[in-house]
Amino acid sequence: MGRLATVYGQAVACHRQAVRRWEAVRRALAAAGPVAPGSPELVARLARLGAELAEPAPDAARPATNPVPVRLGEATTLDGGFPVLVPLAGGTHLAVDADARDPRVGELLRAVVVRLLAALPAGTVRVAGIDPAAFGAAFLPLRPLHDAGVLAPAATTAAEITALLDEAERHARTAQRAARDDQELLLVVVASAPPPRELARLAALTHAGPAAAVCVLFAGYPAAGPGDPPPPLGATTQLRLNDRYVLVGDPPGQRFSADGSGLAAPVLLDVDPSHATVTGLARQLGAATRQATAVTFTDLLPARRWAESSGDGLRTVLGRAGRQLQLGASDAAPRSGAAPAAVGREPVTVAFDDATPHWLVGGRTGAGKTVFLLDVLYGLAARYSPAELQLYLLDFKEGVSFTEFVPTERDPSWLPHARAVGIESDREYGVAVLRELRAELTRRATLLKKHGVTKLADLPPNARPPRIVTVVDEFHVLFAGNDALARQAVDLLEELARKGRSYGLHLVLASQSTTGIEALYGRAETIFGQFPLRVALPGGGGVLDPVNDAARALPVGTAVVNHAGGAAGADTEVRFPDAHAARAELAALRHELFQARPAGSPPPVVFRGYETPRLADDPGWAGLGPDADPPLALLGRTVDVVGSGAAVRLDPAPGRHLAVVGTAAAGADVLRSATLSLARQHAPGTARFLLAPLASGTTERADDLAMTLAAAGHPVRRLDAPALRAQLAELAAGPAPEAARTYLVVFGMDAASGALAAADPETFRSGHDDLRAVLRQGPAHGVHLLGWWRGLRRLGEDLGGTQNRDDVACLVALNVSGADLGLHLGVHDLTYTPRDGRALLVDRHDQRTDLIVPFVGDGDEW
Ligand SMILES: Nc1ncnc2c1ncn2[C@@H]1O[C@H](COP(=O)(O)OP(=O)(O)OP(=O)(O)O)[C@@H](O)[C@H]1O
Repeated sequence: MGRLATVYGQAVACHRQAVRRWEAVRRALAAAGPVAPGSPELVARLARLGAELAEPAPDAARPATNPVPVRLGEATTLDGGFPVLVPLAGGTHLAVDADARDPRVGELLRAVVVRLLAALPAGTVRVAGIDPAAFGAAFLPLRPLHDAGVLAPAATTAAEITALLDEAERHARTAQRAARDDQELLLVVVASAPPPRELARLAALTHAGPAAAVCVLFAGYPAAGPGDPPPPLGATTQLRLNDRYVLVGDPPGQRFSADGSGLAAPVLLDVDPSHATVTGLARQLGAATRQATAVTFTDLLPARRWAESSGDGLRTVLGRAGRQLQLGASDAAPRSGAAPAAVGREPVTVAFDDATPHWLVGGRTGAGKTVFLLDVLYGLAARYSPAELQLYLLDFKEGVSFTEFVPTERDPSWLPHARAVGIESDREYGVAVLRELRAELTRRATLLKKHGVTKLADLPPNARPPRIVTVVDEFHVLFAGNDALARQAVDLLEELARKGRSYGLHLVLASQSTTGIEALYGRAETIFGQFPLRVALPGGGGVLDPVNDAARALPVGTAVVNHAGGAAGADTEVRFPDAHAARAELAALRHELFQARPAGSPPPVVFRGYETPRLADDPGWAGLGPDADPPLALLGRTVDVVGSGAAVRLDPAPGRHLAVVGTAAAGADVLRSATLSLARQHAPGTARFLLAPLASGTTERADDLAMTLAAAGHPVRRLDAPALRAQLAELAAGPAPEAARTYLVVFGMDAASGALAAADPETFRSGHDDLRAVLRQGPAHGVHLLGWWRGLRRLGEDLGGTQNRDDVACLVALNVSGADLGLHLGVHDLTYTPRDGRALLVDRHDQRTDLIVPFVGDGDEW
């Protein structure tokens, strides 16, 4: 009795704290009274209790390496009972000779798991179960812990047990190497013994010592008998079950007995923890773990801004490894054969360097592609100064992906790294950007040659240009159509992908789908072969190898990052923060970087596909002044990287006239912009404007234009069809003596065909003869025609056949088909798809064909 009393005293003194904390849980739950599990009141009480439990206890500072006292049951003596506690974790383990098919053992395992989890700080323990004998039945009552992400689904098959042991051994090795204070404890709960090989691996884990941060609860550990003895266990308290009681062996380091016989009193094991206990604990742990492992935007940012060099590549943190916890979410379960789902905290870093020069990103719409790209772009922009990194950002969809990087009325700041930003871009704009990048490639090749090196990384730092990252969102649009433009895009992309690595030009291609890109047929492998880094967002498994299903059932906010071109087995699951939810932080960072921009750095050139430019806002308009030689007719903005003005010069060469073609009402706007810009380049009285509104609905426009011109001091005359006919005859006869310049502006030239067709009874000349004479000789005398034809056929007829097509050298095509236009111009590979707000500007003398966004006029110009 005396010896028992001593043991009891020691045990109580040693384990008082654990009891106190466990009792706190019990009291709180008892106090909950009839409150239903899961009710808000119970949750609130448990939250308070959680806060209490979360305070680090002195003996639990390093739960992985310090043993924790855990109660098993009650020892019975003639005088009554006392609690029996044994050390667990900190390199100590527990073994029972019966497995969990004996209900008492199952209850014991569950009680010990719950107590260990309750006694240690939330988020420091992960539990993995093994149960080949009963398909994991022993763990079913602990299901809430599984939903909380603390307990992995039990390994029951040989493959799952092997995978779990691989993971446990990896965990042990990593923990031993890292020796971190906040090392997570892996609690391996064996409900029934696995086959001998796996048994030996489990036994080895019990010898790994405290630094391995593994604790094994081993039920069904075979008793020594005839034949091969079971592998010996290290630092393990062994329990032996008899009919009613359990006999507790000496715990490691705290012997109950001098002779190794263990506790001298039989013990009645504790029963199952109640469902309310398990649920309450799971809620606490789930919330705490989610909070501890949540990825925030701040996690992506470096300690110091612009402190990194891009010499050998660009790197940024994308998020943290592992999958975010989802309470009750079935997709938190690991795929078969995979290691237990882990909610990691390790930051995941990605790079643009020799190994992963380009990235391919896939994800269905709404999968978080924009958020992912924003995370990457802000992460890079915070690490590298604009002298180290430049960005070209191209978005082909209707959306707002990159709008926050460009100045707006509400926020005039911009991201100083951004050089060109395309929002709702046209394919032509995309090709223009790729062309600009290819030109940069050539410039860099020359630079490298000059320094006698072959890679950007080998240039001396003071001669090294910034790395350029080009992001193309919804890039498949670029290749839609299988036309000449798509072929150009493929050629450019292939060259950039192949050579970009050495020259510091990096591509990120993001898309909902990489299949069905016709223009890539046959070249997809060569091109995408240059994209070793694959990022699969939910629904984006297409960027991985067809047999790699790592991206199956990914939740939003997670991605699979694969460094091996999508090959199975090279996947890291990563959680990235929701940039949309961190608007204020993003804006603060952008403003900080904007303030730090180098003096004189220009804003990015922005192409907004949806925007209609106004003549009055155009820098070219503001720069116009009288006596320009030759005068320019401003028409709109070219769809190119720098957003240059689209204009034609009206010099004295034959054919310097403008034909606007198509039925779209925008034709009148184009004539108006051209006329007003020309008028601005003449002092009052030095040019006259002859306006002929022949097409229906144009009279008002012409009147309005006439008033504006007259107000600016220019002589203006209105012409109807017969007057036009007469005027052409006059102009064809020779230059007008009273005006240096004559601009004949005809709204609906085709409407004059009847009047022009008739021949003069005296001279036998038709109006068409006069028109053709004016087209050829007019410019030399300062006479230029600005005409709007509503069809190509009429234009051809008025010119007298395609052989005379050079008589009008400048053409703005609106809604005319690309094929008809090609025929009219005699150009066989012309690519033009008519659409609202776009036109094709052709200048035959300059051999220029540009997609333009024509100006719209709103009367505000003067
Ligand atoms: N890491 C994340 N965590 C939580 N929610 C996220 C995360 N990333 C994205 N989301 C949410 O998913 C939704 C879609 O995100 P996002 O706009 O980036 O998708 P997308 O793939 O660009 O869609 P679309 O192609 O249709 O524009 C948003 O409501 C966003 O808040």
